[in-house]
Amino acid sequence: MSLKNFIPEDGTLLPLMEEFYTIQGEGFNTGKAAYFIRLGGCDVGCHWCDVKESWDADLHPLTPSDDIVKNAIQYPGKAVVITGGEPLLYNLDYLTKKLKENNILTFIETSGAYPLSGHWDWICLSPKKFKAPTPSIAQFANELKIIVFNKSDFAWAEEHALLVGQNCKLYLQPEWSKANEMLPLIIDYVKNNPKWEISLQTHKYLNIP
Ligand SMILES: C[S@@+](CC[C@H](N)C(=O)[O-])C[C@H]1O[C@@H](n2cnc3c(N)ncnc32)[C@H](O)[C@@H]1O
Ligand SMILES: Nc1nc2[nH]cc(C(=O)O)c2c(=O)[nH]1
Ligand code: SF4
Ligand SMILES: [Mg+2]
Repeated sequence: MSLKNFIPEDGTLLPLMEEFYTIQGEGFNTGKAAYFIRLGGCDVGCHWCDVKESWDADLHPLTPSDDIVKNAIQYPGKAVVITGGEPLLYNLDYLTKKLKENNILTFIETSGAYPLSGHWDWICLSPKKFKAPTPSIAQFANELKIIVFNKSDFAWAEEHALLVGQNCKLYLQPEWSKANEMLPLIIDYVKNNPKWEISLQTHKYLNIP
């Protein structure tokens, strides 16, 4: 039996890979200071994933959510990005409730492959072909961020744009290793389909975490 089976379902302990204070690099909140909480564990299997070290939850220490909150509230930026790995593998109700009690804005980065839990100020849904999102999550997305690895991802993007709410922001973000090749296509696509906007991984250009 893997350690993962001992993670309590009440969300009071979570497998924490890393936490760091930086600038949100991607999507709608780009440029804002935020404390990142990266939870271990993901079985979606994106072959181009830029944080494969996160996949095995057993490698990341089970950490009290109360300790994570104590760390997060030390910083002047009052927003937290919960990411992973796939953070919705876990019940995030407790962690986000405690963050909000401390007047911290709660943002999530998720593939949507697991049901939504938690109390959120901003939900970034980044659906993956390798394990499609649970249908119920799209309506709650504030931002749909499609990673463009090849041409077929434009059709995948449009498929998901039909599922999100009217006010959901729509982003096309180049897969990092294919950015030079795909950016000209993304630029053309956005010029012809201006409901979409470009999102870049600006932290990678800035050389910050
Ligand atoms: C590492 S994932 C963790 C959160 C969640 N598992 C997800 O995929 O949304 C954080 C964000 O990085 C994006 N991402 C991961 N690898 C990428 C890559 N090689 N190029 C561009 N974006 C990438 C994901 O699509 C997601 O929006
Ligand atoms: N600066 C910065 N912004 C980010 N936005 C989403 C990230 C993620 O890995 O979820 C990320 C990240 O790893 N670093
Ligand atoms: S869902 Fe997110 S963490 Fe999981 S493999 Fe894909 S990009 Fe990586
Ligand atoms: Mg990242």
